[in-house]
Amino acid sequence: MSKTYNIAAIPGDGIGVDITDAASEVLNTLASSHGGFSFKFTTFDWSSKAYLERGWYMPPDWEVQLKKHDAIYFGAVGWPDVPDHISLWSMILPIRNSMNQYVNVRPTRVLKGVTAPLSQIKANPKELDWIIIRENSEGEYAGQGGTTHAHGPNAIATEVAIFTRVGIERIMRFAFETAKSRPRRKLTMVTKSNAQRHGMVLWDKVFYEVAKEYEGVVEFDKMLVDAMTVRMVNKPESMDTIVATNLHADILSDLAAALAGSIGIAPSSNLDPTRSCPSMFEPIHGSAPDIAGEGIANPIGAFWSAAEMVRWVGQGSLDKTADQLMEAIENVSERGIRTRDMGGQASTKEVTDAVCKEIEAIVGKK
Ligand SMILES: NC(=O)c1ccc[n+]([C@@H]2O[C@H](COP(=O)([O-])OP(=O)(O)OC[C@H]3O[C@@H](n4cnc5c(N)ncnc54)[C@H](O)[C@@H]3O)[C@@H](O)[C@H]2O)c1
Ligand SMILES: O=C(O)[C@H](O)[C@@H](O)C(=O)O
Ligand SMILES: [K+]
Ligand SMILES: [Mn+2]
Repeated sequence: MSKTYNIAAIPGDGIGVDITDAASEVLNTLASSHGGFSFKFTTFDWSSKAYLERGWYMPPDWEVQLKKHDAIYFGAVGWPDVPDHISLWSMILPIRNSMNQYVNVRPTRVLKGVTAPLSQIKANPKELDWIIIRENSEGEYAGQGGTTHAHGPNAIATEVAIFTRVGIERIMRFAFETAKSRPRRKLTMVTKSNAQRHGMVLWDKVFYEVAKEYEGVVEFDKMLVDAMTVRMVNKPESMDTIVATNLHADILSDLAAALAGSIGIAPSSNLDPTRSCPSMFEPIHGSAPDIAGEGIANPIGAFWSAAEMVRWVGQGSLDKTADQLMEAIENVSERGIRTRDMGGQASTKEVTDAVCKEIEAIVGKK
């Protein structure tokens, strides 16, 4: 019996559209080469362009519509004609919040054939192999705050970071479990509890409480976020799994991707570990208005996100299939078929076609 996975596709804005098209092509190739399972994509035209035309991003019943699916595939949201806080808070953030996606997993490593920008990573690409666990539901993204006297010289605005014991404990547990599942069994916790003396102090406290359960199983340490950026550059090999707040991990994951070669390669999984709502998969990058419409966006982060989606919906039954997709991506990268951001000349379509061909070859062989 063939299994169909229902995917809600939200391409959004700019290169989000190109890379979502590319990812669905690769996923369909993966499914048809294998047989036994398929993807049914329902595409939602929720975007900044649509908002400018009709005044809304998502319809009132968006939650009901999304919940009908096994997973959500997301491109990117944001366009210069709409203030970024409107676009972010009209789509990606409400989805993460409402679908209980309290974990955001962001792995980065140097893919085969890629020349990373730092000399020590160039010499040994294995030095950079990280997985960043981003708290995805609260912290600096809680949305609490307000503005008073908005238009005068006395304008006041607050942005309150919220940290709850429940929110911290569940992300720390997820991070320790992730670290435990990887060969190095090593977790680095990122904080700013020197300056931020309430929320971040609770963050640290709960980390050490959970850490007690992993004593002798997972090695762990703590880094202040500013020093963390230095360690990522100078001692990449000293880290494996990293846990950080919503904002810190947002920033550190862009740095991680750049150190590995390009922001265009890195994936992101917005997970509801309880599986009561669909999880959402997207590359970490945005809509890249500066290169939108040129057909040159790097689709690798989108493919890697697709591989993580396959792993997630398969619940163990498609792990080998996801590995094959990753193998296809790496083989194409190793052969030098790369977009401009990684020093190549290939278009999005050329990389996509090459990955599809490679999938057919890999699956055909096995
Ligand atoms: N989750 C999301 O949907 C998400 C994520 C980040 C930014 N955004 C939004 O996207 C818009 C643009 O933001 P930004 O410019 O700060 O970040 P961005 O990630 O869109 O782009 C940053 C730089 O990286 C390049 N880049 C990004 N992805 C690439 C790819 N796949 N291939 C090649 N080059 C790539 C861009 O050309 C640009 O020079 C804003 O509206 C922002 O709010 C949305
Ligand atoms: O979460 C955010 O800040 C944005 O959507 C984007 O920068 C991301 O990393 O997902
Ligand atoms: K994105
Ligand atoms: Mn980001």
